[in-house]
Amino acid sequence: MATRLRAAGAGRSCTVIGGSGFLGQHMVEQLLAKGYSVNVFDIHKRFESDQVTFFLGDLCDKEALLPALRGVAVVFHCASPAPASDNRELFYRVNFTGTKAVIEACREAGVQKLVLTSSASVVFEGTDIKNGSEDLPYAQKPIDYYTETKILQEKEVLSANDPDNNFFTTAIRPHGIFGPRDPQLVPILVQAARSGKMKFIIGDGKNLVDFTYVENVVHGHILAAEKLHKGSALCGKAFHITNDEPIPFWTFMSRILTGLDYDPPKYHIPYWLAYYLALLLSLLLALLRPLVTIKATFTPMRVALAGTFHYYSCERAKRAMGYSPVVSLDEAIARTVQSYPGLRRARA
Ligand SMILES: NC(=O)C1=CN([C@@H]2O[C@H](COP(=O)(O)OP(=O)(O)OC[C@H]3O[C@@H](n4cnc5c(N)ncnc54)[C@H](OP(=O)(O)O)[C@@H]3O)[C@@H](O)[C@H]2O)C=CC1
Ligand SMILES: CC(C)=CCC[C@@H](C)[C@H]1CC[C@H]2C3=C(CC[C@]12C)[C@@]1(C)CCC(=O)C[C@@H]1CC3
Repeated sequence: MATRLRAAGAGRSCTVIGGSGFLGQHMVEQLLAKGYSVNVFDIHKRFESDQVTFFLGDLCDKEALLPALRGVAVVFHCASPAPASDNRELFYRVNFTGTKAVIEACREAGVQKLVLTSSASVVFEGTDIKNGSEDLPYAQKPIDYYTETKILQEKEVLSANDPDNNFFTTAIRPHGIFGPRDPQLVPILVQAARSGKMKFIIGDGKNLVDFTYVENVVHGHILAAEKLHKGSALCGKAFHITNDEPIPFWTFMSRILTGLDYDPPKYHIPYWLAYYLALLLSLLLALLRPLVTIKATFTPMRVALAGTFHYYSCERAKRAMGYSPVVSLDEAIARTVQSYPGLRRARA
């Protein structure tokens, strides 16, 4: 590994924590394409590559992290339990306690830059956000444990910024990441369509939201790593990274569905009715959990995301790191639909 690090140049050596995941794999691919030497640290190894050094382990274990961080200049931390897991203990352990272990390991290993994948949802409380800036306060009442722990995670990383000791941190807040190999947007949408749950538009269908193509998210992370240094505007700050093309939520869903030959939703259900039905269902499933575990398609968080405005300004990223999306929304939707032949509706 030391040879590879030297070959890439010390400044272009990195470790992607969560590199086996959806965003992580795209991150690894683009970093390699840019000539970075890349380590992956993940609890699972989900792909083979002779260009990558894999370190398998739990990011909550600092001793397991250290070998993967020694000699690298940049750490991208994009690991998290899946939002749908809804497991409070797991979220706290990985996103809060685990992130503190990542910070300690970075400091001990002499890593200079830590780029966290946070989430624009850290300011979302289920009510409209229109062109929200990074100055919005953290959600006082996060809708779910995932969001609650992403807030704690971001606070830990940004407060760890320590320029006097050559340790620089920043957080990237994507929103609604989609693209090839996404495990939690298109597959869940198609599953809902296949089970006949995609007949209703929640609300009036005019709520604009941000969906961000995965390659744009990666581009934002790499730009951040390259612009993060002593005295830069990135130190200890968070940045929205979106496609900068807010789109009605149900227009986006319909374009993915029709692109895969499914019928788009056409009836309307009032937002308040959908939200309270989802809340009632979530309470019922919580009561039944000791007996049976049932995953709801329409959780309160998903209904809130489906029925409210939530799009964000990425002006701060444009100014501080020269960010602009590299793939347009139209092109991104086309590529995404094309990448899921197995999810296309089978014609009789
Ligand atoms: N998807 C989206 O729309 C958005 C995602 N984000 C953030 O982007 C990041 C990446 O998300 P995404 O790629 O979708 O998620 P994935 O679940 O696809 O990838 C996360 C990776 O981290 C791994 N991981 C989980 N826990 C641990 C652990 N304790 N130790 C080591 N590795 C672990 C996962 O393994 P395993 O699969 O076994 O759990 C997985 O390989 C996350 O931080 C998420 O919060 C932010 C905004 C939007
Ligand atoms: C209403 C419904 C069942 C829509 C199907 C698609 C949803 C599964 C996605 C639509 C918006 C997505 C989203 C996320 C997960 C998947 C959706 C709810 C996140 C919660 C993933 C993690 C984040 O950090 C924020 C994302 C917001 C958008």
